[in-house]
Amino acid sequence: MTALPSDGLKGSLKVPGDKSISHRALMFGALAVGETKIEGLLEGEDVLRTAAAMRALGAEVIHEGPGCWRVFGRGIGGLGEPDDILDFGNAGTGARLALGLLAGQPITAFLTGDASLRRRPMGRVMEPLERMGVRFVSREGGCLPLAVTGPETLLPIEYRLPVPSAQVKSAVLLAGLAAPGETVVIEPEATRDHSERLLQHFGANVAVTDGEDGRRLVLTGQPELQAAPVMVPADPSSAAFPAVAALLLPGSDLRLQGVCLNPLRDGVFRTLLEMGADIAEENRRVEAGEPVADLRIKSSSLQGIEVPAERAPSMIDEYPILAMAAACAKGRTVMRGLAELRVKESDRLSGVARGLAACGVVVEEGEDSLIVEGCGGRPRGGATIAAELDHRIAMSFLVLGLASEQPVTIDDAAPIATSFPGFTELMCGLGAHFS
Ligand SMILES: O=C(O)C1=C[C@@H](OP(=O)(O)O)[C@@H](O)[C@H](O)C1
Ligand SMILES: C=C(OP(=O)(O)O)C(=O)O
Repeated sequence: MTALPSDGLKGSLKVPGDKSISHRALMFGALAVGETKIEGLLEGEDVLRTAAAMRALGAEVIHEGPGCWRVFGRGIGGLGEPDDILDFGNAGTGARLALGLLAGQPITAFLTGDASLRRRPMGRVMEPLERMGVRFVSREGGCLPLAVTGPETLLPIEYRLPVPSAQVKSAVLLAGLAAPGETVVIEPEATRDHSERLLQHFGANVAVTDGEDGRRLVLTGQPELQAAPVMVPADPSSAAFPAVAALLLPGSDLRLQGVCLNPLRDGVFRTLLEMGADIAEENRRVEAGEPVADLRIKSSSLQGIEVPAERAPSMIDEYPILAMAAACAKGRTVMRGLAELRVKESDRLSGVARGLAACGVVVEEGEDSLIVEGCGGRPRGGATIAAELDHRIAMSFLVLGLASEQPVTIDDAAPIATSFPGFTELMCGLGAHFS
């Protein structure tokens, strides 16, 4: 797919539901007693894999209409042994959270994923779960495919996250649901808190305190999760793509409706504002326990800045698209604290650096940093980029192509459907050109 230099984006749009909340709504629904009605569920491939896995484990999962789903759960510890391998496709969140959920079931399950997911580290989740009594058989280095067997009785643990990962935190919390007593997770750097919020919404007791050593979560084990309706807000990580495109293309005036602005997810918007973006928040409200607002975005001349490294967890998936904004901004943008980008769907640090260089942008890749010299206008473009099974790389370089002098091609647009089905159609409806 090729993105052609385009004029401003105009119109109003609601991007699909949040991917993180969608995975969790299905999983907590499967562990709850009763009927969980979900509205606005992301029907991207990653989340559909989680829906299929919950079905394979014995939960009733019904697709009623666009974004509208019903889950009839089996209760904590009540899921059954799946007949076949659970295939999580491209989804790190699906696979890692499922390992936590499976830890609490005295059954054996086999998990796999696509070529990208089979390269990603699972050891970070296996290590705390093994301490809780779970057994794994995996390939060398703790990669999928692997087998997981939950014990009859799980041990509650106190676990300090060695990496800032909401997936590891959530896996330990999901396992902790089945353990007696208190499971404690300490996160030195706060990561997205959708699991905590949803667990409370489903009636579990999760106490959260901020201490000297970071955020401390104490989950009381073996609650009865009560089914509760979930309204999934629009995904800020998806919203970032049309938002950046609108900022870069002259003459844009775009409204993005109902974007989730959870303070642990909104780092990219805070950063763009610091770069001089014209983004106005309208109608801030709370929907299903998450802060949301409409964003009105107009074309802006951006300035390069130094992005605080401690902001990384709140915008970890947005660095690829931020780097595209940085390439068009005036001056240098410095991004640090990016080690985690190397273990996403692809090595996003090197993928972004290589792709930008191919488009004529001066860029410096460090071990965990990226420095982009912005040209203060349209970069040259005119390259073909390998998407490497990575939806965010694919969408980022398509946005760059809209804002470059020459078209930018990605070799494979299929991965986009993992998180943002309908991306190209929606963007075309706003005035973007693809061929
Ligand atoms: O918990 C989640 O829903 C997610 C956590 C992040 O991953 P890590 O936990 O690996 O940082 C993020 O990159 C991913 O897209 C979704
Ligand atoms: C890293 C991502 O997702 P996951 O880890 O679920 O594959 C992402 O969506 O950018």
